[in-house]
Order: sequence, then C-alpha cells, then structure tokens
Amino acid sequence: MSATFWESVADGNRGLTAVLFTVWVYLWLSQRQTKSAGSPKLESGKSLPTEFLAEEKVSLLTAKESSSGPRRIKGELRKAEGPKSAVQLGPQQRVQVLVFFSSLTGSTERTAKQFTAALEASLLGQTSESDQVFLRPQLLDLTQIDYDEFFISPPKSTEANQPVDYFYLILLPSYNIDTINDNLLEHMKETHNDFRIDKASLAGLLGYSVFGLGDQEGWPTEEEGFCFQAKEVDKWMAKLTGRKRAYPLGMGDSTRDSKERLAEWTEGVTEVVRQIAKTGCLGDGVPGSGDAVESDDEYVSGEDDDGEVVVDEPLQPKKTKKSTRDIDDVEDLGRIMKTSRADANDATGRAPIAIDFTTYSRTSKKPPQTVKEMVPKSSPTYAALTKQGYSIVGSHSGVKICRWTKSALRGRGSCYKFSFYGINSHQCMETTPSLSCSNKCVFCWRHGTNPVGTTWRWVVDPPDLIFDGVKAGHYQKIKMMRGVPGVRAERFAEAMRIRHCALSLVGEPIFYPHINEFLAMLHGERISSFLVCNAQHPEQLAALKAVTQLYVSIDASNRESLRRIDRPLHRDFWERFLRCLDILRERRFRQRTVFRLTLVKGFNVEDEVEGYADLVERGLPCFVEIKGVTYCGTSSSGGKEGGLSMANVPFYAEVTAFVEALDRTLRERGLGYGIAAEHAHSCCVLLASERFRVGGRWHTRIDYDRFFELLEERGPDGEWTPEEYMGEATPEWATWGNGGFDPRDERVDRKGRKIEA
Ligand SMILES: Cc1cc2nc3c(=O)[nH]c(=O)nc-3n(C[C@H](O)[C@H](O)[C@H](O)COP(=O)(O)O)c2cc1C
Ligand code: SF4
Repeated sequence: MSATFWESVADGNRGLTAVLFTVWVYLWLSQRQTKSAGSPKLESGKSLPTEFLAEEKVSLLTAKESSSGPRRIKGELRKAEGPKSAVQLGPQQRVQVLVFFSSLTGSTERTAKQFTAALEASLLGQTSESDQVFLRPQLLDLTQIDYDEFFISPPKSTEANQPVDYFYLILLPSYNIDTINDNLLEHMKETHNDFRIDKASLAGLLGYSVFGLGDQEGWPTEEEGFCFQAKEVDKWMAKLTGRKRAYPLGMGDSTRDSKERLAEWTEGVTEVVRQIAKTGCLGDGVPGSGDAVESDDEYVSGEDDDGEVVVDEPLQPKKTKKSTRDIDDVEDLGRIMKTSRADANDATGRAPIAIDFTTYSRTSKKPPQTVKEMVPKSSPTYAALTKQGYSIVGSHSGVKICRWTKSALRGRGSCYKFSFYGINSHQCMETTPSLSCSNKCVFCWRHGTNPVGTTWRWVVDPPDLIFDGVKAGHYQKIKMMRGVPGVRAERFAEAMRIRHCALSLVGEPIFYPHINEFLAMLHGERISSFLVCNAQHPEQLAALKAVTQLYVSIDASNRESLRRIDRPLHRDFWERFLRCLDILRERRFRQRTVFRLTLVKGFNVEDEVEGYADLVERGLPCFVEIKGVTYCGTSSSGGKEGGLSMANVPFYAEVTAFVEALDRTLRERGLGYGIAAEHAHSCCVLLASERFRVGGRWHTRIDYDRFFELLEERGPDGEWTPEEYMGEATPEWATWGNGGFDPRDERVDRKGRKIEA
C-alpha cells in the first residue's frame, strides 16, 4: 500500500518536473531567438580572417551562448544525399584553413610554421581561378586556444554578410606522457558524448585532415604506439565532423622520413582544398562528403581478386530489344557503327575503329548480321556491372578496384601477387578490354547477363579510348578511398601512380582485337601486365606480344570436367585448350608463363591430380598458381545447372593437400617443380619451376625495371628469357610454410577485427 503511495508521488513529481522543464526550455529558446534575430554577429571574440596569427597568443571568436540554460550545438551531418550536396559554397564565399599544432620540444611548431607558409603561398596563388576566396591560413597553437571555440562547433564569421567556411588541418606529435594532446582528446570525447550537443557538431566544417609526427626508434610500429595520438585525433575528428576526413591521416618519423611524408600529405591536402574551392564539395563519392560508414566493415564485399567473383544474388537477365538492322554490304558496317556508338563517342570525340572479327575459324564465312555495342548503357548488364562498382569504359571494357587494392591502402594486407611477385596491390589496376568471353563458367557470378560469343561481333573501341578511360576510372575510384578510415597517406599518394595492370577482371582480354596496342600503351607508361586468358583463343594467344606474365586458366584436368565447369561455347573447346597449352610451352623460354588452377570442390579437385600433372607436363609453365574458389553468397551463382554453394569452397588444408599431391606427382615424373610460396590469407599456393630456384632459394619475384629495359631494348617481339628479369629472392615470410602475410601490415578479419598472428 505505502509502496503504491510513494510510487504515485514519485510519478507525480516526475510529471511536474517534465512540465517545468518544458516551460523552461521554451522560455530559454524564445529568449535566444530574440537575441540572435537582433544580433546576427557573434557576441564576443576577435575576427580571424586576415592577420597572420602564428606568433600571437590567439584568443579567437567563439560561439559563446548564454550560460543560463542548456546549449544545443547543432551539426549539419547530412545523410547519404550524394557527394555534391555535402557542402555548397556560394559565390565569393570565403574559405579559411586553420592549421592546429601542438609541440613539446619545438619540432612540430617549426614544421607547422613552414607548412602554413607554403600552404598560404599555394592557396593564395590560385584564388583568382575560382569563385571562392581563400583567407590566409591561420596557425593555431593548441596550448593557446580555447577548445570550446573550435572543437564544439566551427567558428563563425564576425561579418554576417561575409560567411566563412572552415577547413581544419591538425599537425600533432604523439607523447606517451601527459601533454596538451590528452586535453584535446578528452575534450573531443566529451563533446561527442555530450547529450546536449549533436554527435557531429563539427559537421559544418568543409573537411579536415591530420598529420602525425612520432619517433620510430622508440615506437617502431603503430601497435607499439607510433603516432598513436594523431590516429586518435583523426578518429575523433571523423566522428565530430560526420566523417569529413578530406585526406588520409599522414604519419612521419621526425628522425627519418617526416619531411618526405609531410610533402606527400601537403600535396594531397592542397589539392583537396583547391577542389573544394572549385566544386564546393569533397569530391565524387568521397565518404567524407557525408555518406560513408565510419566502421571497419564498410568494404566487406562478395568479391575476391581477379574477377573470381561470386555474389549472393544471381543476376537475372532481362529481355532486351533485338536489333533488326541487318547489314547489306560491308559499307553499311561504318554507318551502323556510327549510329550505335554515337553517345559513347560524343564525350571523347574519338570514333570507333574498324571492326576486326577475331574468329580465325575457317568455317565462319558470313559476317555477323548486326554490329552493336557489347554493353550498351541501357542494358541490364551495364546496370548490373555499375551497381557492383565497375566503371564501364566505352562499350566493352571495364575497370574496378579490387578488395586487395583497398586493403593495401589501409595497411591490411596485399594480395598474393605481392607475396609471390612483388606487386603492390595499391598500385595495381584491374581491368579488362573485353567484358565478353566464350565460356559460361559455373563460378562466374555474371553468368546469365554477361555477353558471350565465339566471335567478336560488337563495335570495337580504339585502344587509346580504353586506356585513358580505365586509368581515369581507376584513379577516380582510388580518390574515393580518400576519406575512408585507416587509409594511409603514404600509400594513397603512391596509389596515384598505377604500376601494375591485372588484365583479368572478367571476360576475356585477348578477345579484344587490339589487345597488343593496348599492352603497348600500358608498357609505354611502365605499367606491368599480368594477362589471364581462358585458353579458348589459340590464334589470339599466338599473336599476343610480350607481357610481363602470361596466364592461362586451367579450370579442369580433362575434357568432361572442363565441359562441366567452364561450359564453353566452342564445340572444339578441348582442342583449343590443348593448343593454348602448346603455345605456352613454346613461350616458356621467352615469357613468364603461369597455369592458374581454381579449385572447386565437387567439380575439379577429386581424383584429378594425375590429369593436372599431365597438363603441366604438356605446357611446362614457369609457375602453377593453385587457388581455392571464393564464394561469399547465400544462393547459387550459376543457376540451376551449375550453381555453387559454400560446400564447393575448399578449406585451405584441402588446397594444400592437393598441392602436396600435385607436387609429389610432378617430382615422381622428374619435371623439376617445387612448392615455392603461399598466401594462406587468400587460399593460394605457388608451385614454381626449378629454373626459378637460385642457390637453394626461390626467386619468384619480378625485376620490373629490367622487364621494361628489355622491352625497350628489344621490342615486344624481341627475344629474352624470363630468367633475365627474375627478381630478388622470395621473402622468407612468403615462402611455403610461412603463411605469406606481408609483415608490414595488420591482419584483420572481414569485419575489420584484428587477427592475432
Ligand atoms: C617523452 C616522450 C614521449 C614520446 N612518446 C611517443 C609516442 O608514444 N609515440 C611516438 O610516435 N612518438 C613519441 N615521441 C616522439 C615525439 O612524438 C617526436 O619526437 C615528435 O617529433 C616531437 O615533436 P615536438 O618536438 O613538436 O614535441 C615521444 C617523445 C618524447 C620525448
Ligand atoms: S593483382 Fe591487382 S587486381 Fe589482382 S588481386 Fe592483386 S591487387 Fe587486385
């Protein structure tokens, strides 16, 4: 009874308190509105704009509010509206860059002063180009400012009709002793967690970036504390600004490479600030524009490298309107090509080049009946591919950054080609000049929508259009990684120079009639070429000029198994396949040749070791890569006839057991192979010819500079041997038995959680 009484009193009290609180808030808000309507200016504080404040004790403008009531600071976090809407600068809007620093022993202060002066010269030098006006960048010492004035909400201009937008740059040394850095971090945490303040109260900033200084002699790795406070500040700024990281966190060792690292970071940051001035936003798709996920699992996708992709939803083909145009004579080809490519050419001004039917079959006498685009913009394939993150270039080429490129940018490991051949994943472009191929492999996720054919029957885009387009597409996608948490400024800067090209995305690169010209363009820019073909086009393979590494996919060891797994369109698929192996055999002393085996349990693993050994004996490739198929889906990717499930994905132990059996068989036959390297992370093992073992050590890596020298000296048809561009010894960590994970990076699982070694 008494309990009920006291409960009702308490309830009554709660109700009364709520009413009083509401009345009080209402009064407070009305008072505030009246005040601000009459006074658009800030109530106190100095104006920032024009004087250079480096040496001053800076006491700056503030958003001071009445202290008599709770203050609600509103940020402007925008939810996934698309990048362009992130921040819109009006004409003649003024942009103020604020450079914050802290320093105990003076080096960061010196660096920050030089940096600000350089930034000022650079920014003010180009103001006239844009509608925006850059105010002189201001340097602010974190020991001298009031955090409430800068790290709760952005400062406001003192002149109402002259709005200013702010961009923050923070240069911060790390200290594992108590310093001002701890106060700043504490302030940021409190602001973010303060229920009265919007979680992203700094979202009104144009953007921010952080550069950390540390000392790797005392704190060698990030795990051991190198630049740990800069990392923390970067993280909290991402939260407070609603992910407006405009450029990746930079880090430099003040005793070694800080100048170099800072120069890279400065270049990137300056470009971003300029871009903001021109466009009013952080750039296409930059997560910092307001639509990213500040979490570690943002890039979990159902893809693996090299186009061996399987996704959860099988893509349904839609009926497309059939072209009714027939070709009456050869001259009509030109007319039809012109009309069918009109929109694609508008942008480039480059016309498609003469069609070149690549079938070499003697029986095919009739030209195809229509010439159309392989992947028109209006097609379901186009929609499906772009949805999956592919950029379609012209009408039959594609580019996409693979998950390893993203992973390497974030210091989370590179693909097996770094471990085996020294390919930097963050400098690797994955592309194909032909999205079409002549197989319908069960493990190809595009089954059902991809264009297939035994002959090239589409409009042909010129190689320079493709080359320029895929590079632009790749760089655009790299730039989109700028604001992603964990991206390393150093790798980001390196990634803006493509050094490798994996021609293996999807489709069949040698199907493209001008593949040799395309390769010459790659090599002309010293971009290495790893070309994977499906062993169905022997004539094109025979006509192929030098590539850095030449692959054929070996998806099965015998005719029946290959028919079942690749579902080839060519009736003479097995003969074509064997002819390709013979071509590789001839090439083995001129090029690095590779067999790539993709193991699919239930399809091409069981009882096939002897058969694979026969194929190796026939083609004698320099290397044999063996990889378990990847599957990340919930339903069949191949439809009723050939769908895969998790049951088809071999465990790494099953892959290694297979490799050991194959290795044994090859040894028994005296073929001179051995297990050279592994990358357990991607379920991949490398068998190599003894030709690549020197002084008891495997040398699977490539001397890329030497490759280009040979190419330049002797031309793409020139004679040289793969041994001539053999690189240094395979690093110990990559050799068989050592796992193959790059020790510079941090292992994480698919959710971004750290995996202990
Ligand atoms: C007491 C002390 C503690 C430090 N702790 C760290 C640390 O935890 N992590 C790190 O990367 N560097 C650390 N450093 C290195 C400094 O961050 C580095 O020398 C920096 O450049 C100093 O900048 P300043 O001269 O502007 O203070 C420490 C240095 C000192 C003297
Ligand atoms: S080689 Fe290039 S495209 Fe292929 S997985 Fe590695 S980084 Fe990605």
